[in-house]
Amino acid sequence: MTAPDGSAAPADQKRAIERAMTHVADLIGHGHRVAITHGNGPQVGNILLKNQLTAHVVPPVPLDWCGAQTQGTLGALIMNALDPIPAATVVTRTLVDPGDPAFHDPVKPIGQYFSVVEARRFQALGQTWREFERGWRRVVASPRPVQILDAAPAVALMEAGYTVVAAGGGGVPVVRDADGRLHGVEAVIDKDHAACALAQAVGADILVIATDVPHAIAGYGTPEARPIGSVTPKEMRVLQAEGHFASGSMGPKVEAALRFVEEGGAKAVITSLDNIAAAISGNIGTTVNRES
Ligand SMILES: NC(=O)OP(=O)(O)O
Repeated sequence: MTAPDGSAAPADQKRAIERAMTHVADLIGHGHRVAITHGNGPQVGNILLKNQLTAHVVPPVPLDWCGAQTQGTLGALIMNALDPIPAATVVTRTLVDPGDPAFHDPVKPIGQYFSVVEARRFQALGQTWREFERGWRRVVASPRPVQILDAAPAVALMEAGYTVVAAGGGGVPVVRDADGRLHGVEAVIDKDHAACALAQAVGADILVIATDVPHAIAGYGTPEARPIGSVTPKEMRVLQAEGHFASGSMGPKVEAALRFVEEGGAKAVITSLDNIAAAISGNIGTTVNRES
């Protein structure tokens, strides 16, 4: 069921998480140690809308607070869905560089579509809004993750036998001041780039990016469209350079998979949720394999 703001109702979100976690439980049942991360776009959109509707009554919360809140909510739902498998959620901060060029060119759309009148009102408050096909939407910086700051507790929990939920929504974006103090920033870190950074930080052998489709597609939307199976990083870089992967969808997944393998990971898989257990043992989905 869809609410009037276009988002899924809590019961439907819970059901989707339960469905996803049956596949993760399958992996754990086969003896794999798992760190889970997730997006949070719809949930942050929900908080932003409440911010806007209630700003005259309660102070709106900043974007890094929205990220932290959604990590808690989604982490709790994931842990319930995995029960009785021992699981723990780490509220995770991701360090970003205040000099990242993304802060000068905000491109990540967040929240709902609004009319130009409302967009102008928020622009006057200092926010960046852009016009899309369906209306006006706020855009924020999407800087690259520099470091998953809370990787150490995630690793300790994994070593103690917990399945860990971490870096949800790309992690709570923080920068370090000149005086060494950390503070949150108005940004959204791409979840796929953060997944790569988390996988590296916990020493994962395999990065699995679960999505709606079983494969990345070369020539998407053309008569030559073909699913991409097992590839080397070099072959995938060629396809990437030919422009096969859209920036807002498959692009970051492909880049995250490539970086993971190029920087020492054994393999990275992009596939649909129901394939993830099979993807670990075989070459199912789009698999970037380290060259031997
Ligand atoms: N952080 C992030 O990329 O999440 P969504 O894809 O859910 O917006």
